[in-house]
Amino acid sequence: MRKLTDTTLVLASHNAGKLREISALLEPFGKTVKSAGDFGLDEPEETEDSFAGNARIKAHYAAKKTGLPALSDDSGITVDALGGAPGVYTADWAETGQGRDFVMAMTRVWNELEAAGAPTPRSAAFHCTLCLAWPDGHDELFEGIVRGQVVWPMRGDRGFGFDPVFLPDGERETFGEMDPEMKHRMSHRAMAFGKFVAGSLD
Ligand SMILES: O=P(O)(O)OP(=O)(O)OP(=O)(O)OC[C@H]1O[C@@H](n2cnc3c(O)ncnc32)[C@H](O)[C@@H]1O
Ligand SMILES: [Mg+2]
Repeated sequence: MRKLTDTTLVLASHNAGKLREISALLEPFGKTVKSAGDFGLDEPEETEDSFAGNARIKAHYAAKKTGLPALSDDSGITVDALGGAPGVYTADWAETGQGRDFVMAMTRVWNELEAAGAPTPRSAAFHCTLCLAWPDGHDELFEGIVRGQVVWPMRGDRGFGFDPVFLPDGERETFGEMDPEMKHRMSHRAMAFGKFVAGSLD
């Protein structure tokens, strides 16, 4: 596995919640972190039907444009009783045409579970694939999954996206209620990040 020797790394994401979390996770490693926004990069179309495929699109796009190694994150929530939806389409379910509305997207998930008469607990998982890509076209992938259930009503305003309706297995607080430090110890993103550290930084 190729190591990340450069001191500057581009975070190839436009999501403020992800940027906050990944920057916090990267803090101890002494890298200079820039974001796609710092370079005025636009968002490439996420045309693949897998987390890995879309993570690769985003990381390679940013690496080519900036000439620096780039780390992307493709993630989403899969709900078992909905056949794994919204999955790679999690952000699309929030799209209104004028930005994103996650209350709408979470309500849709809950309504579909109710309509399906899904038994409780309504098991689900958050997935995260990180892709580290270099300007020469090389890349490495790191995956993390956390299992839990979809709960209703929404609880907490500390996270982003689907956090208020996701209760991780064995916990009493949703990702929306949880201290961010705690989320960093168990989240799909933290799991994938741990593999990135072990493979590329250590
Ligand atoms: O593609 P980038 O620019 O990174 O940002 P995005 O928001 O479009 O990200 P994705 O394409 O990966 O879509 C995944 C969606 O899944 C949701 N999601 C991912 N991780 C999450 C987390 O830790 N907590 C809550 N929601 C999360 C979040 O709302 C994202 O918008
Ligand atoms: Mg996206």
